[in-house]
Amino acid sequence: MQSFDLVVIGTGSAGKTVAEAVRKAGKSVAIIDKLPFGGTCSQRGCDPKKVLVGAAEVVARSAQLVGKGIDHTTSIHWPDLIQFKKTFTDPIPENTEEKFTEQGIQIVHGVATFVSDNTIRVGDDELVAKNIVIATGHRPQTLNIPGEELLTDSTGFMELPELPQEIVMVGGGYIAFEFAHVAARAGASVTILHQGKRPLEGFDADVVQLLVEAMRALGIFIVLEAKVTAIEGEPNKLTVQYERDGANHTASANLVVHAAGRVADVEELALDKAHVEVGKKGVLVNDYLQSASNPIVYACGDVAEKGLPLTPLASYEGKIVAENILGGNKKTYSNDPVPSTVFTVPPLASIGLTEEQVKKEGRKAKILFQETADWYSTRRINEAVSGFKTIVDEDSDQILGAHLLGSGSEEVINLFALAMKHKITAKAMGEMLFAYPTHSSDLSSMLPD
Ligand SMILES: Cc1cc2nc3c(=O)[nH]c(=O)nc-3n(C[C@H](O)[C@H](O)[C@H](O)COP(=O)(O)OP(=O)(O)OC[C@H]3O[C@@H](n4cnc5c(N)ncnc54)[C@H](O)[C@@H]3O)c2cc1C
Ligand SMILES: NC(=O)c1ccc[n+]([C@@H]2O[C@H](COP(=O)([O-])OP(=O)(O)OC[C@H]3O[C@@H](n4cnc5c(N)ncnc54)[C@H](O)[C@@H]3O)[C@@H](O)[C@H]2O)c1
Repeated sequence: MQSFDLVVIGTGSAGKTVAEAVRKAGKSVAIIDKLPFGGTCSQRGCDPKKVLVGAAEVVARSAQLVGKGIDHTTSIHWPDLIQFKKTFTDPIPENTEEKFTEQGIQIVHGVATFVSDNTIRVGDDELVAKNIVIATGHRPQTLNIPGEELLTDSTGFMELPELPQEIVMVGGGYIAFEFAHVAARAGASVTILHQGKRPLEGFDADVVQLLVEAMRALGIFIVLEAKVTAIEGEPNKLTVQYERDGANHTASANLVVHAAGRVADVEELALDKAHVEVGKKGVLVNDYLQSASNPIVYACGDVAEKGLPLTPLASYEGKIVAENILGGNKKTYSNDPVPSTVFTVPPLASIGLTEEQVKKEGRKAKILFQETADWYSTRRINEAVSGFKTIVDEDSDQILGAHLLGSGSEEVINLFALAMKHKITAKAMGEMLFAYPTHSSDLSSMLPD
């Protein structure tokens, strides 16, 4: 049995952040992962996804400008794109391990399982620690439908050697929308089957509707209130069964992608052995991100019940946990608004409250919703759609929410985040001088009077 000040389970953005900070303070640290080191974002999530989206953007941009100075739509060569993606992802495990070793963090490969409040087993080894951090992330949720094993998850999608012709996405959230754009721009026929009344439920309904209309015009089928109930057939020749309007329907596909939500990856941890409680959204923690039922244990990143499952939050939560382990519980989790982007083409970016939430809270707010396809920034690239909704508090002039669709939104949303965090009023934002012509220079026209 080996003893450490800290054992971290998970080498993603959350686990890495805690391990490195605690080791820097001179403590003994071990870090465990069951998969190649480096976590989801860099190997199976954000980063490889955006490499694929980059290619989709080039196709979209060329298609938009055909007859306007560009003579043909360019195309994606899928195997080359996946090879290019691999130049980012392949080096991650070795680089991550090297960095840990240089810092004196002990590396452990395998599935971690609790055997008691302060002891973890990995294979035949036991590790005992003063503190244990659970940073095990999310996994695709089990749908409990016949033929579930025929689904390809997001990791599998980004490893496909060839892109099949007919693709069905099960679910209508981030993954379905992002992958639908990549696949459609790579020449596939794509159908999104979503069980809810509207897709991208956390985002502003009006702005999402603009995106949905543009996607339908592009030839992506979006079927709402369609609950997938079974998948049949064999790989490459699949039939998806779904219920809609009380009737059974089918869709044929060469590939069916799991885009139906992700849940805390805790099953293998045997949390009951450590008296760590877990709820629907993940490991239950207090404001210090410490397990409410076992004070030795902290949890951060996707697996913790607090916040949204996004990379910036995983690192932020990792920092909080490190500070609290090193200096005693002082640092609490802040619910500041976090910007988030769905990397469709064009992207949809959002921060803060939606109109629905503002109305529900009964706040007095000025709301401006506008389609902006005729604005210079959109016309210059002949993009089919763009628009925004901004929400400003009537009394304080603080920005409460911003919901942007269009090229550049993924960057402009960060200006809104800055304004909201530092309480810069809408008037002051409107007076800022930004370089012109840029997407940011549109910002002054995006705020209600
Ligand atoms: C396809 C996709 C695209 C995404 N795109 C974006 C994006 O554009 N922007 C964004 O902000 N977020 C994005 N996300 C979300 C983002 O990837 C996550 O929020 C982030 O990676 C979470 O980091 P984490 O450290 O909490 O967990 P992870 O990075 O998932 O790390 C958890 C690690 O724990 C390991 N583990 C689990 N159980 C055990 C065990 N019992 N024993 C040992 N090891 C274990 C896992 O193998 C894994 O390596 C995306 C996610 C996906 C799936
Ligand atoms: N750009 C980003 O930041 C980004 C990108 C990808 C993923 N992520 C993270 O990963 C998480 C998971 O992404 P996701 O897209 O899988 O989940 P999601 O929660 O965004 O969307 C899944 C949707 O699938 C629907 N669904 C569930 N079961 C279904 C069924 N049987 N039939 C039809 N529809 C069904 C659900 O109603 C839900 O709305 C996200 O919540 C996000 O935090 C972030």
